[in-house]
Amino acid sequence: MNASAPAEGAARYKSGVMEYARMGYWQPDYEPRATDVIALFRISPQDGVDAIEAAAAVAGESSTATWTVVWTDRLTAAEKYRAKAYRVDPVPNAPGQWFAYIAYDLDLFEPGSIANLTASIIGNVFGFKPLKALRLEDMRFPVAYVKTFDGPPTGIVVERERLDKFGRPLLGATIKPKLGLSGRSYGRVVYEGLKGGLDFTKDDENINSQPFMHWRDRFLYCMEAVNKAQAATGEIKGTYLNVTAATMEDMYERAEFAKQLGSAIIMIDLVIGYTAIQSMSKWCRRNDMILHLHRAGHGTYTRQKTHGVSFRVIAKWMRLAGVDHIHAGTIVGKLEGDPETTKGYYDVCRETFNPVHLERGLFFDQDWASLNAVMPVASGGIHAGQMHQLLDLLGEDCVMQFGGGTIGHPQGIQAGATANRVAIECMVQARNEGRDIANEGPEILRDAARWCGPLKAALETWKDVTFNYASTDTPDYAPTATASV
Ligand SMILES: O=C(COP(=O)(O)O)[C@H](O)[C@H](O)COP(=O)(O)O
Ligand SMILES: [Mg+2]
Repeated sequence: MNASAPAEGAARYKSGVMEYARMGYWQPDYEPRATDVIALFRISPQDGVDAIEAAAAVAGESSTATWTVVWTDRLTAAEKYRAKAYRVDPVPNAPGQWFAYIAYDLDLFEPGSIANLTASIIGNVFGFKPLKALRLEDMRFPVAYVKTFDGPPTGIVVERERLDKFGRPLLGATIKPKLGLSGRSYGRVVYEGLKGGLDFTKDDENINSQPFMHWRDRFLYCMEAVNKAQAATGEIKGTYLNVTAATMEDMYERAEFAKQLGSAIIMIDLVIGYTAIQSMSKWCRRNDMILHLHRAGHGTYTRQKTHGVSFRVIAKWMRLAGVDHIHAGTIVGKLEGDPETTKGYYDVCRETFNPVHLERGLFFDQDWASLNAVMPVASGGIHAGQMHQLLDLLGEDCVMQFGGGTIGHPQGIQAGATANRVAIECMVQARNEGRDIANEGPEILRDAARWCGPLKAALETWKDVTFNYASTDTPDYAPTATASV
């Protein structure tokens, strides 16, 4: 690889176009500072474009540069403000692709603003012509930056305390059909699911306030269902009331109404945008409300390996922005999810410190500086027959949501919920007794089904359902690899 050395003195400020590496955006000797933000990009340069020059260009375009030399750089502390590409590695088994490590000075970013961060890191640079494709794979945030965010308003520990539920994953269901039910019918589905044994039900991503069910009707019937299910079971129940709307004013109005009705939790969609998410997070913190985030839309830019943003980066941004729940994949369900890559997302949500773990796509040590943990949500095409795999792969601090896998039960919604509750309880018990649930799971479920008709019917109905398709977003490193920053 041939890269031009940085130009010095007057030569650096000669008018005209100069290679980004010469302008100082490539600094192979640079040691990232503990306070730097670091980004790892997968770059696919156009044919004939040198990888180091491409990395320098990404550093330039995502920080201070434009396409030509500007003398006004000299009015600034340009050396400090320039992002520095400091390392470029070929991607294993992927000719034409490179991992470029870029360090950014902390002062380039407004404290506590994902909007500001993303305007640099995934701003203009993604349309830059010398690159065929660009993907943001991972980021490392210094503690100094993490501390400028409030993080999740509730966190896993306090959520469990408020719900009085410990030692097992929480269970939920997305109400189906997604669209079309009236408020009264919708509330009935919520009641049946909660009464049957679920902890939560949830609005789907696209339920807001449509002609067939206005939001106030939905909130009223859902909270009536929650209250009746709580009275009937003696347990605390919740339903994620989706407050997603066209404006912040509408969202605040809906959130206030949810609070007035006694809801423990509200929901937003990722598509409302980073600023709106941070605003709702602050509202939840002020109002003792759990905040559920549905990630609908992320697949448009997270799924392809060569272009876009990895979901692990979105998960990091959302932990900073401050959500309590985030959909993070199921591995075994209907939607994209390589096992190791998905476990990496769960680590980002739940751990207090993420060490480098290349086979899970974690390229950096990340200290979360005591920010609350985010409860990952496993949802999308899962059913009771997979309970051993879900518990084994995803662990206990998560919500498992069975929409079709509750409401599609042949004996009805309550039976569907009971099947899931019995399946998780028998699996947790088996795990706690030291059994090898990954291998003995089907037998454990079959044994439990002998005295639980709903579980028996669920296992029978969905026994052949699997989604065995190749994942598109897979790890680049085999389990033995190690890395350093
Ligand atoms: O409606 C569902 C699941 O319904 P069902 O349980 O009937 O499949 C959710 O929108 C998906 O879980 C989103 O996917 P992800 O969680 O991956 O973002
Ligand atoms: Mg959905």
